[in-house]
Amino acid sequence: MTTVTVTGAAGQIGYALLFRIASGAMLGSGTPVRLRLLEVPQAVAAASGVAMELDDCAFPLLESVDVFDDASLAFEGANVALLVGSRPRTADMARADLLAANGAIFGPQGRAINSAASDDIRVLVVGNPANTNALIAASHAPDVPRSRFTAMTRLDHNRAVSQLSQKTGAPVSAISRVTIWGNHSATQYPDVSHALIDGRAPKLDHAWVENEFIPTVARRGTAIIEARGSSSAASAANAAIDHVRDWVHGTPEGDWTSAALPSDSSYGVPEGLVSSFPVTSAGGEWQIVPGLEIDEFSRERIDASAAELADERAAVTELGLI
Ligand SMILES: NC(=O)c1ccc[n+]([C@@H]2O[C@H](COP(=O)([O-])OP(=O)(O)OC[C@H]3O[C@@H](n4cnc5c(N)ncnc54)[C@H](O)[C@@H]3O)[C@@H](O)[C@H]2O)c1
Ligand SMILES: O=C(O)C[C@H](O)C(=O)O
Repeated sequence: MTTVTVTGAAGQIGYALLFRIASGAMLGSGTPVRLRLLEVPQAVAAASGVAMELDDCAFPLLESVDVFDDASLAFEGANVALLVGSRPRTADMARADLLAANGAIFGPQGRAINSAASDDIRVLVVGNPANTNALIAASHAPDVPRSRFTAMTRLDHNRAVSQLSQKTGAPVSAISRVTIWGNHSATQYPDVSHALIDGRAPKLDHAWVENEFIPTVARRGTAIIEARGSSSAASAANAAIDHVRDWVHGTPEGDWTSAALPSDSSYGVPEGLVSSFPVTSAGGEWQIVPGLEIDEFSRERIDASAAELADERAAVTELGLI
């Protein structure tokens, strides 16, 4: 039995996520699930409607669904927490206001995880700015190992694999060793310098990588918002499922994926920043892939995204949020 807490449960991503968790897509067909949904008071009725629909699916693996507007109840006994609800940026909002508004959400949720969740809690932050929200939550949960707080760059990773597949004509299943470095923002660095297609390094046109591939992946979230009128939901939910499934069940032999984890100073990313790396998972633990050669082109981009994360950390430190 696994207890999964999902925040922002009445939102768009929540609606695309919860039914797949309940069907077994995230934890496997042998793992019964208890869902605990957290929403703000004004969205509890909507979340209860989603809970009614979950009941109506009669999922064999779904043991229970409960809805809360109190974080310390919602995280009680949680083994997995998906922090989706956040305060999105509006046009008139300064960055400090955005960080402060999210500090008011992720600080208390970190404290609730610290006091109420199970000892094996694994946290994935989806709500933006995801990396720094994860840093805030982790800093309010001193009894939980830092490595259990992660932020989602799997959607960027999947976007990168898809773009490479479309460019080369190779199926997605033939592509391995793609990496997203840094922040889930426009400064992220989608890196194909170690990518393999059918186990061999493809010959990619550097101009395409620099001028088309990288900007397309890094700005895909904005392109989706422009096209759909709201941010990616089903693909974000799918990426969250992929992230937790790989964390719990492991990554395939010979490949890696991307996830944002507290840095251990690997690849020159300052310690403690929640930054995306190439990662493998085994035994329920992420490991940063060691020893990759980093050329000058990659170095500049990894450093630029790490610098943005360091700025965000300085801003939340200044605001007293961590
Ligand atoms: N990391 C990624 O790759 C990625 C991708 C897509 C979207 N996102 C982000 O995910 C977040 C959610 O997106 P969405 O489309 O579902 O948004 P949405 O507005 O449809 O839903 C968000 C939900 O969160 C709830 N919420 C707000 N504050 C809360 C709190 N303190 N506790 C519990 N619930 C709370 C809201 O009531 C709302 O129902 C946004 O921040 C979005 O930018 C991240
Ligand atoms: O919500 C956003 O700003 C975009 C989202 O993070 C995405 O990458 O699709």
